[in-house]
Amino acid sequence: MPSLTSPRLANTCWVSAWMTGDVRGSGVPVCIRKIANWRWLSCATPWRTRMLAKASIACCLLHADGREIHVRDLRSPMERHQGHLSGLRGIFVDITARKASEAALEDSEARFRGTFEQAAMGVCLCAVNGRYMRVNQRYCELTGYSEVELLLRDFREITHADDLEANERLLDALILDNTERHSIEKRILRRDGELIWVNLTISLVRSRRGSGQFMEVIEDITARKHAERELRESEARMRSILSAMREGVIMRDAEGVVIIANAAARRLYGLAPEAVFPPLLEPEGYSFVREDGSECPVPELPGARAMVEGCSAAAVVGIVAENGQCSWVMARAEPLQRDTHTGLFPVVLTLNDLTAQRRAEEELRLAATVFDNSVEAIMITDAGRQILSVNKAFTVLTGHEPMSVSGQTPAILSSVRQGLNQYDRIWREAAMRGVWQGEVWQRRREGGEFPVWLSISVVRDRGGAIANFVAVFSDITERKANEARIAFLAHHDPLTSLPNRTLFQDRLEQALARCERNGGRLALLFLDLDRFKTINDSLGHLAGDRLLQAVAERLRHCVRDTDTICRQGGDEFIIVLPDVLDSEVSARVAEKILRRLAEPFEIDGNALGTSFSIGIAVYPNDGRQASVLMKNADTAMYHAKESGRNTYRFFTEAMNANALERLQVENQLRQALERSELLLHFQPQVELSSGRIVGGEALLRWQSEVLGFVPPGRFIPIAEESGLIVPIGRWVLWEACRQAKRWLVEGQARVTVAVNISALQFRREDIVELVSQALAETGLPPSCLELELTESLLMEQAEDVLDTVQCLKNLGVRLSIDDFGTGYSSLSYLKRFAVDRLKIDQGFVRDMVEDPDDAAIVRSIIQLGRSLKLDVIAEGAESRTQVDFLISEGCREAQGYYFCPPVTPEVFAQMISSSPDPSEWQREARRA
Ligand SMILES: Nc1nc2c(ncn2[C@@H]2O[C@@H]3COP(=O)(O)O[C@H]4[C@@H](O)[C@H](n5cnc6c(=O)[nH]c(N)nc65)O[C@@H]4COP(=O)(O)O[C@H]3[C@H]2O)c(=O)[nH]1
Repeated sequence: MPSLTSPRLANTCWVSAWMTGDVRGSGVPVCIRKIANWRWLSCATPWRTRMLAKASIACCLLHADGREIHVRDLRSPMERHQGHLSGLRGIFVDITARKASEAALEDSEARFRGTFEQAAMGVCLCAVNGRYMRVNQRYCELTGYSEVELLLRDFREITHADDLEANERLLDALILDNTERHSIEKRILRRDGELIWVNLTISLVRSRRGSGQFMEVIEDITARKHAERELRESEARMRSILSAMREGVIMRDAEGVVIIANAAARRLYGLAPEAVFPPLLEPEGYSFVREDGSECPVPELPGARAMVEGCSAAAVVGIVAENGQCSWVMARAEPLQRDTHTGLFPVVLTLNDLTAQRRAEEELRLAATVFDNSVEAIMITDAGRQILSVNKAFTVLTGHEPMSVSGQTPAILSSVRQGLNQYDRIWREAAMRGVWQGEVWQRRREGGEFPVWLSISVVRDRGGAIANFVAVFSDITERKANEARIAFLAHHDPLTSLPNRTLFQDRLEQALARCERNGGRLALLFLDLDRFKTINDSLGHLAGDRLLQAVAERLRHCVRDTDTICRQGGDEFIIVLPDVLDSEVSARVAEKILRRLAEPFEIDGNALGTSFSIGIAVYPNDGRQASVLMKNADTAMYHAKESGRNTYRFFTEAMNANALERLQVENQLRQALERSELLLHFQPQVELSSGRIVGGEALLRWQSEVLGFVPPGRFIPIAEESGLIVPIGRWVLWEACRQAKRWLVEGQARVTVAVNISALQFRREDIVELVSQALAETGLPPSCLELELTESLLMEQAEDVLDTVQCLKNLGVRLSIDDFGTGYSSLSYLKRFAVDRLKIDQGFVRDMVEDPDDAAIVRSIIQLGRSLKLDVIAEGAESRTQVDFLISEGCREAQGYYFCPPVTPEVFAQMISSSPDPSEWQREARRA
C-alpha cells in the first residue's frame, strides 16, 4: 500500500491497455512496470479528499511517451474490515480529447474576446428581438453609451427614426433569406444627441441549440458621408453656376467626347435645355461657319485646335443647326492636363453668344444702307433741331448738300406757302406727341416749293428726354396730281369731263332734298343722240368720241352753271335743271338744246348733222324720287324718238302704259316661236322693163294668240332690243329657204328670195355657218337667196365684217344693202364688199317726185349702182308716177304697194306662176 502522503501508485490493477500507449485499443494487457512510472501531473482535488472519499477526480498523467494525458479518476475506497480501508479502486477515463477541445474553446473564446474587445469597429450581439446582449468597447465609444446602458436597450432606440424601416427590412431579409450578412448605411443617435453615420453590417449567429442572435458591426462613416455630401453640394453648386452662366461651357475629354455642356451651350446649339448634347467633336447635323460666312472645317475650330495642339485658341464661329438656325459665338478653348494615353488634351470651351450683337451690327448696316439708298429724304436732328445728318435723297429733293445743312435747323426748308410759324408748330407738335405726319410744302435751295408727305418721329434717350428728331419726307407732287386726277375721274366721265353717274346721282339727290325743303320744282332731261350708232359705225369710234365731246361742249353752253349735265353712258345725257318755276322753262331749255345741236358738227373734216330726242320728267309731278324721275324721263325720251326724233316730250302717265305694253309684247314674243305664231309674207320685186317678178322679200308676220296681229314695226324693234331677233331671224332664214325650195320643186319660175339679216344676228351668230346649213339642208341653190344687210352694219369698217361678207359671197348667195342712202357709205368700202344690189330707202322714194333733194339722192344712188355695176332696186314705190320716175332715171327694179303688198306664200306662188303679166297678179294680189 503506498503511503498516503505520497501520490505514488504502488500497483494498479486496472489500467486499460490504451492508456499505456503501447497498444491503443488492442485490448492486450500491458506491462505493470510501466505503470509505475506514471505520476500525477495535476489534480484539482486535495489529495486526502481524493484518497478517502469516493471521488471523481480530473487529473493529468504524464504518459510514458512524454505526452500528457488527462483522465478522470473515478475511485472508491475499498473497505476490508470494520471500516478499515484496504485500498482504493479507481477507473481512469481518458478525457484528453475533451480537455483539448475545451482548451481550444477557451483559446477561441479568449481570442474572440480579445478581438471583440479590441476591434476597431463597433461590434455587438443582439437578440432577435433587438436587445443588446453584448457590445464591445468601440461600440460604446461610437454610440456614447456605456456597456451597461446599452445592454438595457435595443438597437432601435439609438437608430435614427428615418433609418429604422431600412434596418428592420435588413433584419427580415437576413432571417428570411438565410443569407450571411447584409449592409446598410444608417444614422445612429448618440447619447449626447449627435448623429453619426455608420456602415452597418449585420450577420446572423445561430447557437447549437438553434436560438438566434445577430451580430452588428458598425463602422463610423460620418466623415466619408460628410465628404460625400460636400462633394455633392459642390457638384450641385458647380452645376447651378454652369446653368446660370450666360456663356456656353463645354468640357471635352481627351478624345473629344463631351462630358459637360451647360444650358447656354445647348441653347447655342439650338437644343432644348433637357436635350442630349451631341457628344462628338463633329456633331451630326451641324456645320460651322467663319466670320466671313465661309464654311469652317471642324479641325479649325478652337476646341479641336486646343485639344490637338494643347494651346489656348479662340475664334468667332457660326454654329449652324440642321434647321438652318445660326448662333454666332466667340469660342474660347483652354486645354487641361494632357492625357498620356491619347496624347491629346481635354478642353474647356466657353461660348460667348454674339448672335444679338451680330444681328444688331447687321441691322445697323442695313439701316445705314436704307438711310443712304432710301428714295425718301431723311433728316436727323438733335434735340435742339440742329441738323446732324441727311441722306442722298434729301440732297436730291431739296438741293441742299449735307455739309451745307449740318448745324442748321429744318427751318431752311419752310415754304412761303406754309409759313415759318406753321412749320415751327409742326415740329413742336412732334416733340409733344412723339410723332407727326402730314402734308407740308417745302422750299428747295434754289427756290420753288413742292408738297411732301412728312413724318417726324422723336427718339428719346434712356432717361426719356428727347435725343433726336428723325424726319422722313417724299415729294408727293405727282401723287397729288394723280389723286386729283383719280378724284376727278371717280366723279367725271373721262371722255367728256362731265359729271358721271355717281356725282350726278349725288347732285340730283341734293337738288331733290332742296326742293323737298323749299317746295321747289326740278326738271330732269333725258337726252339721246339720234342715230349715233350709225355715225359711230360708219365713221369709227374715234369720230364718235369726238362727236360726243363736241355735243357735251355745246350742252354746257345751253344750260346754267347751277345745272348739272351728266353723260349716262353711250350717247345718253341727263340734265338736271333745279328750281324750274314751270314746265315752260324746261321746254325752252329743251328747244334751245335741239336748236343748238341741230347745227352740223365739224368732225375730222366731215360736217355731221345729228339730232336729239329729249324726255322730260318734272319733280314732284312725275315722281319724287331720283329713280322714278329717271325712269320717267327715259320713257318720255323713247316717246320723243318714236315721235320722229329731234324733238322733246314731257312724261305722261300714258307713256307708262306704253312701256308696259312693250313689256307685254316682249313677253309674248318670247313664246311666239314655240307657239308657231310667226309666219312669212313675201313682197314681189319687179323688173320694171318687163313687169316680171324677179324676187320676193320675205317679211315676218306675227299672229299672236294673246295680242292678235302685231305689225313688224311694233315687235321687230322690241325683238332687236331684247335679243330675240337672233332665234327669230334664224327661223326666218330657214323658213324662207324652205319656201323658195318648195316653189322650185313645184316648178315655179325661178325667183330670188330676199331675207332681212339684223345687225345683231350678223354679229352674234356664225352667220356663214347658219346660211350654209340652211342652204344645204333645204337644198336651195345659193343663187336663189339674197341677204339684205343694213348699210350701217356694213360700214362698221371692221375687218371681220369684211371677212364675213366675203365668206357669204363665197357661198354663192346674193347680197344687197337695205335702206341705202340713210347711212354714211364709203365708196371704197362698197367696192370691197362686192354686193350685188343697192336698195333705195323708201324714205327717198316716197317724196322723190315732189322733193328735188330726195330726187337727187335717188338719182345719185341709181348712177352709183350703174358706175359700180350694181343692181339697184327702189322700195316703197306706191304710185305710177313714182314708177315712171324710177324708169326715167334708169332704175331697173322696184317693189312697193304699187305692184303688190307683202302676201302669203300661196298668193306669191300664184303671182310668179302668172308673171310676167303684172295686171294678172296685181288682180290676184288685190283679191288676196
Ligand atoms: N309705206 C310703204 N311700205 C311698204 C311699201 N312696200 C313695202 N312696204 C313695207 O316696207 C317694209 C320693207 O321692209 P324693210 O325696209 O326691210 O323693213 C322691215 C324690216 O326692217 C323689218 N322686218 C320685217 N321682217 C323682218 C325679218 O324677217 N327680219 C328682220 N330682221 N327684219 C324684218 O321690219 C320692217 C318693216 O316691215 P314691214 O312692216 O313688213 O314693212 C315692209 C313692207 O311691208 C310701200 O309701197 N309703202
